[in-house]
Amino acid sequence: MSPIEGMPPRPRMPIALQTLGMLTRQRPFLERQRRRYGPIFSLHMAGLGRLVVLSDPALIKHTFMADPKTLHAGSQSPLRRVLGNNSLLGIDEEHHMEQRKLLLPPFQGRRMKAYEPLIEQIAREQIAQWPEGVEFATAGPMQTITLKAILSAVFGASGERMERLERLLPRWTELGQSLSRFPRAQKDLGRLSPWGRFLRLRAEVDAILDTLIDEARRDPDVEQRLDVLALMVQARRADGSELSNAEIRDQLVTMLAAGHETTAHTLAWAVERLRRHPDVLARLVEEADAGGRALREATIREVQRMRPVISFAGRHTRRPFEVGGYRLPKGVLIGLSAGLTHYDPALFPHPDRFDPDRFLDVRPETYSWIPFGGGIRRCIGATFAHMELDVVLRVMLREVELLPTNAPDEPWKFRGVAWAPAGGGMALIRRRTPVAAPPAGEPLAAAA
Ligand code: HEM
Repeated sequence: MSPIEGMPPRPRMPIALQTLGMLTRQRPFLERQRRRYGPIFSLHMAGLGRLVVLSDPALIKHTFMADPKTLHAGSQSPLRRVLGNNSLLGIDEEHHMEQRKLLLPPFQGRRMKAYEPLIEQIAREQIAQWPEGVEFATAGPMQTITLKAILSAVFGASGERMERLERLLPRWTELGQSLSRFPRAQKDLGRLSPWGRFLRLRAEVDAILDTLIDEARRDPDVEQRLDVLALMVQARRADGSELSNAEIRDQLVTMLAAGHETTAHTLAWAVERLRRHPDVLARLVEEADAGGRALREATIREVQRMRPVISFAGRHTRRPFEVGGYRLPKGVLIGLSAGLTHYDPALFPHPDRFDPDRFLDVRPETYSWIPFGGGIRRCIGATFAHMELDVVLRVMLREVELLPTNAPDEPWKFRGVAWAPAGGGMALIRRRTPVAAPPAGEPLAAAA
């Protein structure tokens, strides 16, 4: 059967209402459309234009595997100007493949073990400062952990430079997130204008990064170093040339922007879920004390299934693209919806039930479980993020008792890039009496 030319069906309601539905009650809104129209439908959103939503593993696979000349992910990204011309998130086709190939080696599974002690130390120091006996939002403290983790493991920063980057980068990413939504505000009208402030912050960050990069280039022992920056300095293109400082800087800030809030909000969701499921929590504590990790890994996957912080992976049609019986025109945004797919009862029975056992010793299906997107754009930091989630949760379970709650589930709230728990993942803790060090842990799964 030849495909239908044009867009899949869409709800007959004003654009403003569709936009509001997506921003305020995204999952129930999308569920309604799926019940009505099936696994492929369109929406029209203010600021984004026409959006085709997909939620079927076969359609998702077909789209993730499509020719990168037909579907772009970077060139239309609102983050492109904010993160820099070389940012992996803002480029496509050959340029993207070349940079991605150079950046992949540091993120391979076998390297992750080496980062664990660093992350564990950061988590210990930060969790030791959490207040006891009063409820507090974990999103902020988790962001402190994930920021420090990226600055040390990825940027190779320490001491005074680490402190300066810790001060500058959160301000820069926050401003960048808001400005990415308002292209007209991206004009330098002096240091008091938002874009002017943003550019000056970036210049300060760049100066510190240049120092770190130049030092790594001169370091005779650079081969022994573990941080991603040191590996980027040693990376060579097919013609033998090295990455420029500008390329390395853009990729470093991209990893920070893509990696620290996403991981922190996932941890905040883990706290939110576990306080409402004391049975799972008790089993996790027992497992952590005994040095195990299988249930913790399954729990991480279940948290990411139920609460994917990035609800869509996006692709833009650069030329007509056939999917699900339609031939979509050029210039359409396709949203591969983790939010909808993860709640499909045919893929995940009783999807509203928090049930880590569904992933116990079972690897998630590549095109049904998509919190990290997929294909040649799949999150480059997925294994790093999984390791970090695992280590931070392990330290938390061993150091503090997380007290259960009867409070209703925290609703979802959109925080610029990620969907976070509206209350910030409220925790109430008691310090535990130290338990004996567990036996050497099981090896970490190769990839999330
Ligand atoms: C729980 C944490 C994280 C989540 C949920 C997440 C999710 C995602 C998603 C959905 C994408 C888009 C994939 C696609 O379009 O198919 C992505 C891309 C990306 N992520 Fe992550 N991410 C996380 C952590 C990280 C970390 C820790 C880093 C780096 C240290 C990172 C770096 C990147 C980069 C560079 C890309 C662009 C890849 C490309 O376009 O080739 N992310 N991430």
